[in-house]
Formats: sequence, structure tokens, C-alpha cells
Amino acid sequence: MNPTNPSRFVSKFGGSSLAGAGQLRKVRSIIDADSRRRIIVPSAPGKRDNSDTKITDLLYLCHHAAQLGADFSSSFSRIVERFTGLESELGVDAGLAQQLEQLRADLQRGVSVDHAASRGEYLCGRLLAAWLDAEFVDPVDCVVISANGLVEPETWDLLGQRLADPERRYVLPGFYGRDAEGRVRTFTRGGSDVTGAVAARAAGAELYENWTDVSGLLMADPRIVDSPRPMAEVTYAEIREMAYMGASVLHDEAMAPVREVGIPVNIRNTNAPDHPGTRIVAQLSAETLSGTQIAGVAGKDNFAMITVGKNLMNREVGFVYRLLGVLEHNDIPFEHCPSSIDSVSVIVEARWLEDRAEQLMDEIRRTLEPDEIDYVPRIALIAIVGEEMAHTPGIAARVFGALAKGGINVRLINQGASELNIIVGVAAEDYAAAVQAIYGEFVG
Ligand SMILES: Nc1ncnc2c1ncn2[C@@H]1O[C@H](COP(=O)(O)OP(=O)(O)O)[C@@H](O)[C@H]1O
Ligand SMILES: N[C@@H](CC(=O)OP(=O)(O)O)C(=O)O
Repeated sequence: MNPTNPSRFVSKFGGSSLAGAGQLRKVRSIIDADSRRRIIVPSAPGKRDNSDTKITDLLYLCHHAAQLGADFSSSFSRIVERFTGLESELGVDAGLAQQLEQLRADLQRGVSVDHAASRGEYLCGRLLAAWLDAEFVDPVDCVVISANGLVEPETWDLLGQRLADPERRYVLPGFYGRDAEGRVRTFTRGGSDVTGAVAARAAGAELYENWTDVSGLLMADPRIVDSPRPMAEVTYAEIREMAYMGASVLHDEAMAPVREVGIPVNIRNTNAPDHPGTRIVAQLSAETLSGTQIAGVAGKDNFAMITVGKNLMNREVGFVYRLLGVLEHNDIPFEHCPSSIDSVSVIVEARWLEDRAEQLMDEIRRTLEPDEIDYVPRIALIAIVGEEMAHTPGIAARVFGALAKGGINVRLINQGASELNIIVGVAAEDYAAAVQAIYGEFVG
């Protein structure tokens, strides 16, 4: 780690900022506008428009086809066209044609899925380093990822030393590193945000900038609410909660490395670089505290719920333990487990149950002998998030009032002990209307 270097920023650019040559030119002018932007973390080129495909998705397609022994040349030529097109439009020779040939051969000989997926960031990093005349740093040499997908602490020294020169500009591709055996390993999807945070911590950076296509964290998903209000400031805990519950602007695990050492984060808009975006901090300023009751509303409509009812369940020691044991035994992670005296529900991502709900319910019946068991294959969860909710009476009443006014039936309610969020479950078909009703209640 290099904590004595206070004047560098890590600037992560997401796929939307790298989608085409026009976007890359914006990126360059952002980097040139402030000499503190020394450590550049690119994702792979994203979608240029709604009908386009992310490079990372094309790479997964190629790998999948190659594994089946099928022809992957049409997806692969789209990757080649995009990268060589960028090289020629920007007038830079980063040697990508040879690298792409290597990738084709690697796919044919059966490289790992992580290796294949990581090449979008790798090639984009090579391109940017050549174009910006910066030093390319391969994360495979200095970002170590554990078996469960988290950063290994040895990374702080390894990467800190690799990024040590305060005068140099570095390009460190996002999304991947290596595992304990030295093989390429990726984070989960959206993981370049994690790399940015890891680099900021390892380099002792003053600020972690995360450049995307919206002006920071918006109070709701812009695909559901028309022009939601941007947040000037949120806490690490609030954005993690929002991200986990569906605000895809930031990876939900990206806050841990910077939060632990107090490096502030700034989400900015590549398409509106003068907008100050959202600042993510440990504590909200007095101005923010006086202006907001909630940080925002986020949600996802891809959950399923199993509810088990049994008379006098509260007297049966270990009932919930055995219920969760059935999930564990089937390798199914759960998201929430709200309960009342005689019933308990488990909420899991719907994909886990798609083809084995019946089998799981049979096992629950055998293990717990419930009076009732109910399975809802699709349910939406919506989180109303805010540090201040614990100190503000009446927030829950306003949430439920807004949903009632919209004629939306609440299927479950869950509030964590931290009172950082209230979670409500509604039918998947009510999801958008529920988000709009709650946003309308608090923001207007
Ligand atoms: N609450 C929210 N605030 C901001 N963006 C959100 C929110 N919820 C969902 N999004 C979506 O996240 C997108 C940005 O994330 P992403 O596509 O991963 O960007 P990038 O390519 O820059 O990494 C936005 O375009 C927006 O559609
Ligand atoms: N390219 C990877 C990693 C990433 O973080 O991308 P983005 O910054 O475009 O969300 C993905 O698509 O998952």
C-alpha cells in the first residue's frame, strides 16, 4: 500500500463509457482534464445502443459455443470488428489483431470461461494504454481472487507496488485477476467496479471515480421512473444496500475495499462530465441530512417465495434451522426469511427453483411436516433505503399508504435491525407500479 501518495485518483470507466470511438474520446478528455487521474480502470466495451451486445456477453457466447464444439465465428467476428474498428477510428495500433487471433486459438483449445470473459477488459486495456501512452498493468499479476470470489489481502501489497510511481499513468483492466493457482479468475458480473475499489485502496488513492452513463446514483431505476432525482451524497452502506437490491449502477461488493480505509467514491457521468454526480461517504453532511428522508428505492422482480405454516411453530425448537437446512442441503442461497408466530417464508432468487420447486417442497414436507406450504414462483422485492429512516417516524406508514393508494397488495414486509431499509414484497406484475408509487410519495 502507498498511503503517502495523496494526490492520485482511480478513474474506472464502465462499458457504457467505452462502447464506441466517440465515447472513448470523451473518456480521454476527462482523463486529460485532471492530472490526478493516474490509474485508469476500464471495463470491456458495452452496448452502443439498446439493440447492441456487450463484448463480455459475446465472449460468453463464443465460449459456450466452443465448449459444445459448435461454430462461434459469427459472434467472434463481431468482437474482432469492434476492437479493430476502435483501433482504426482512434488511429492507434495496439496490436489487437494478433491478440484476437490468439484468443480465437485459445477458445478452440478450450480455455476456461473466466479466461474467455476477461479478454474484453484485457483488450480494451491494451487499446487504452497504447492510445493514452500509459503503462499497461495485467491484473493477473497482481489482483488475487479467492475461491469465493473476494479479493485476497495479499493484493494490497502486490498491486500497491505495481502502481507505485506517482508520476506514471497506469491502465489496469477491470473484472479479473488470478486465483491461488495463477489461473485467470473473474469477479461476478459488473466486477470492474470492484477492481476500481481494489486499485484505489492498494494505491492509497485520494478518490475513486466511477464513470458511467448516468449522473450518479438516482433515487430510482431510470428504466422505471421517468428522470429520477440524482443523489448528491449517499453513504457506503446506503449504496451497497441499493446496489444489492438492484441499482445496477455499482457492484454491491465494490464498497468494502474503500469503505474500510475511508476513500471517498464519486459516481460521475461520462456524457455529462460537468455534473458533480454522487459522492459516497462514511457520514452524510448536515445539508444532505436536512434534505432527504430516504436515499432511494431499488428492487428486483426475480425472486420466488416458499411459505411454510404450522400451528405452534414458535414452540418447535429448530424449525427455521431445519427449513434453512433443506435449502443448504440443495445448495440454494436465500435472500430473506421473514417470519410470524406460526409461519415462515424464505425468499430466494427464482432461478434456483425453476425446475426443482416440487422436489424442494417435498423435502420440506418430509422434514418439517407443516400444516401448509405455499410456493409463489415470481415475486418482486423493493427496498426503501436510507440511513435516516431509523430516526424519522412515519416512513413505513407513508410506504404502505402509497401502495394502498395505488391498489397494490403487499405480500411481505421485512425490516432489518439496522433500520437502513424497509423491504416490501409485491406480485411481480405490480413491480413497476409499486416503485413509481413509493418514489412519487417521497419525491413527488
Ligand atoms: N438507482 C439507480 N441509479 C442509477 N442508475 C441505475 C439505478 N438503477 C439502475 N440503474 C442503471 O444502471 C445503469 C449504469 O450501470 P451499468 O450499465 O453497469 O454502467 P457501466 O456500463 O457504466 O458500468 C444506468 O444506465 C441505469 O439504467
Ligand atoms: N464487462 C464485465 C465487467 C463490468 O464491470 O462491466 P460494466 O462496467 O460494463 O458493468 C461485465 O459486463 O460484467
